[in-house]
Amino acid sequence: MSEETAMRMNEPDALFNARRQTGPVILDLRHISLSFGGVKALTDISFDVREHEIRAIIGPNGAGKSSMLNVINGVYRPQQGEIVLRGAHRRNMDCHAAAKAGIARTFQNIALFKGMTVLDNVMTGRNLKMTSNFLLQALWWGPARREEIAHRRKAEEIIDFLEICHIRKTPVGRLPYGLQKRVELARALAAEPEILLLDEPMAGMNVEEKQDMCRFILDVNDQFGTTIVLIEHDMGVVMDISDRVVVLDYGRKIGDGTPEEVRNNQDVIDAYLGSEARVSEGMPSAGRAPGGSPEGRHGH
Ligand SMILES: Nc1ncnc2c1ncn2[C@@H]1O[C@H](COP(=O)(O)OP(=O)(O)OP(=O)(O)O)[C@@H](O)[C@H]1O
Repeated sequence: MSEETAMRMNEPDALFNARRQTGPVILDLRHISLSFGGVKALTDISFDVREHEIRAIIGPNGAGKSSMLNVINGVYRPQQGEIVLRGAHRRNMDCHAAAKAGIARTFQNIALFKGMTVLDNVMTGRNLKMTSNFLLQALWWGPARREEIAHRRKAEEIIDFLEICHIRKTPVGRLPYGLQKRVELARALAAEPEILLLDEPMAGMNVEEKQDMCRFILDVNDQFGTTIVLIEHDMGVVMDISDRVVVLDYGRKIGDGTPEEVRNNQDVIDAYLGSEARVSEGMPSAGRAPGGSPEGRHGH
């Protein structure tokens, strides 16, 4: 954990945001609409993501957040719209193309191989980077052997970075939930993504686990320069670590801007709390369920 990140976690928003440097737009979602039969999951959604940014997608349950991530990494194909990734225009993505283009993701429900060790799970994240053919790999011979050693070294580096060395040989199914979420992050990082999509990385975690995950996300962003798009229900976390926030409700975009702008957006306040309530310190506390269990802006 870098000292700088630890310090940032305790800084007031304004100072934190003033020090952030984000680059040009690398991902541009334009007029995305997606339906499942009669269900409109996304309606005419446009927003962009800047290089090195931490971009949050928030909204009440069923707002379309996971669908949006699935459009970005090619699991879902929108009926309308366009995706511009580093200037390349695409009608839609496919999973393989997204992975090749440097997009990795974690899932709302942990998707790891429970019987395999932490190290082996993280190694699966290196698959796309492996170039030697199956026969050489099976014989563990020549270039395949050197390649495997290099991949293993990279996996170990990431394991070290996320401070899970002590469990590297433990089968994932035996680990507590918070650590499994960290292993999932490690596997996504093993692909050395340029853009990392995190679907509720802190769901189901206690305060301490959330604090750890928050710091790891900031460190990944800091030290690897990874652009991060995350869905998160804990508004304290979102308001603290995001550069910009896009807000969805019933598949439509109702807000987009800095945490401060979104916090003061009346449509957002209404969607979370009902028109008479106010957002206090960016924290939803009632209304249509945002999910999660927010516990205060600097409470993670
Ligand atoms: N594969 C699918 N088939 C049919 N309907 C779907 C599918 N995926 C999502 N939907 C519908 O699309 C809408 C948006 O769902 P989505 O999961 O994207 O919302 P969300 O904001 O991620 O919700 P949550 O916070 O509960 O995860 C919902 O009405 C959902 O039922």
